[in-house]
Amino acid sequence: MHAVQPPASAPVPCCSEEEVVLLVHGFYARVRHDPLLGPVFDRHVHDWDAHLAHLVDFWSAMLRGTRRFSGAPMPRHMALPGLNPALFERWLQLFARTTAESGNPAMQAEADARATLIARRFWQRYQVEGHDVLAGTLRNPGHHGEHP
Ligand code: HEM
Repeated sequence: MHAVQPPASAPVPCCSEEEVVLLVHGFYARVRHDPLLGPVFDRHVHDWDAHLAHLVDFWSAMLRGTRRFSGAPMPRHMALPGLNPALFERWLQLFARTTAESGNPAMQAEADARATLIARRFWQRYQVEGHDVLAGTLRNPGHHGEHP
């Protein structure tokens, strides 16, 4: 008997599931200790084990094409108060630092590209219908400096 082989056309994922787990856990360990991002997550994430498992599913879908993730990232982020360009920049910086340490250049490139694209979409939409717009408290929309 031969083991069942995936179809020849199946794309080869850039990374293993173990690498996704390491990426997600490493990244959120940084996030939790970060003076800018840490407090935001402290306020909104109450079950870190569940959050990490959820985000492993998300990145596994992004990078490996798995189908376990079910969630609503856009509305979740639109509902967060106080998002601004500095937070997104820091998020991307810590993410890039973590992917750079993965030792897997293909995963690094794919993950960084996805993250940058998604962050841009989140911020663009946030300026139109994010929590702070609806609350009338968004300051300096579109500003990309240190003090949004
Ligand atoms: C300023 C930058 C960001 C901050 C402060 C932030 C913060 C958060 C917080 C607090 C949650 C939990 C929300 C909740 O459970 O109600 C969350 C969930 C999540 N975040 Fe972010 N995030 C940021 C950027 C990003 C980016 C760039 C991505 C993807 C590339 C991302 C992916 C996700 C996903 C997939 C979830 C789970 C959504 C769901 O439950 O469906 N986040 N984020």
